[in-house]
Amino acid sequence: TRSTRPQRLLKAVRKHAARGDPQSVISAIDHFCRHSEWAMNIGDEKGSILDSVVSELNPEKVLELGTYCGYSTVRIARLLPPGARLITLEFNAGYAAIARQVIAWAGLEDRVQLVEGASEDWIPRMKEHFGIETFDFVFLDHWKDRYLPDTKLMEDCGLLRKGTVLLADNVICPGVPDYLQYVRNSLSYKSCYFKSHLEYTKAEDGLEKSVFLG
Ligand SMILES: O=C(NCCc1nnc(-c2ccc3[nH]cnc3c2)[nH]1)c1cc(-c2ccc(F)cc2)cc(O)c1O
Ligand SMILES: [Mg+2]
Repeated sequence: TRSTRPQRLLKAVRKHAARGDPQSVISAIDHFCRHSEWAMNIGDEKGSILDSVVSELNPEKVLELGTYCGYSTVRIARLLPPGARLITLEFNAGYAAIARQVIAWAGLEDRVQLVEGASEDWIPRMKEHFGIETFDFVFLDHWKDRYLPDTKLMEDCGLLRKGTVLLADNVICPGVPDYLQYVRNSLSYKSCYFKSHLEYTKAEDGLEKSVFLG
């Protein structure tokens, strides 16, 4: 049967990127998405904003919601010190299978743990299953109607501490109005918007950075 877009994206990584070289994996995926087939990776423009937030924070414990093909997983993990840990949740088994291979091609599997399943099932199990106390950084890039309930769930599970940074993709396109209203009006968050564009297009999109105040 016909291959899937993530399978074709992985093929492009294997063809054009060097094993163990995360930057070449990032460039290969961006080239594929610009010149062959659009795919819902954060992309190079918003990806640079992600890089600057991660580099400034230097997080030890990172949670990513929504792995897809592992593009942002590679962007984040390549900036982490070897002792740091990134747990990434993916709901779709097909996406997870591709992401594992992209992460391995980049040579970053030692600091990434990809977990398959629903965020609402795994967030309550982070402490007992992964020995995580709290996260330093959370990247939200999964189903847009899950951003708000999962943020409240992370609060309730005590996974956020004073200073934890949440960075949310797609706050304009496809848009997460309920999440934006919450983090911008809650006294528990200091929030700011980074205006950008939907990956590989001229449409507006942006990232919302929200610091949990405890
Ligand atoms: O849907 C998106 N991303 C979500 C994928 C995902 N990958 N994994 C999950 C997951 C993971 C654990 C989960 N637990 C419960 N639900 C879960 C869903 N969700 C998305 C869509 C667009 C987009 C924009 C304009 C268009 F015209 C069409 C599309 C752009 C983006 O940057 C996105 O991130
Ligand atoms: Mg996204």
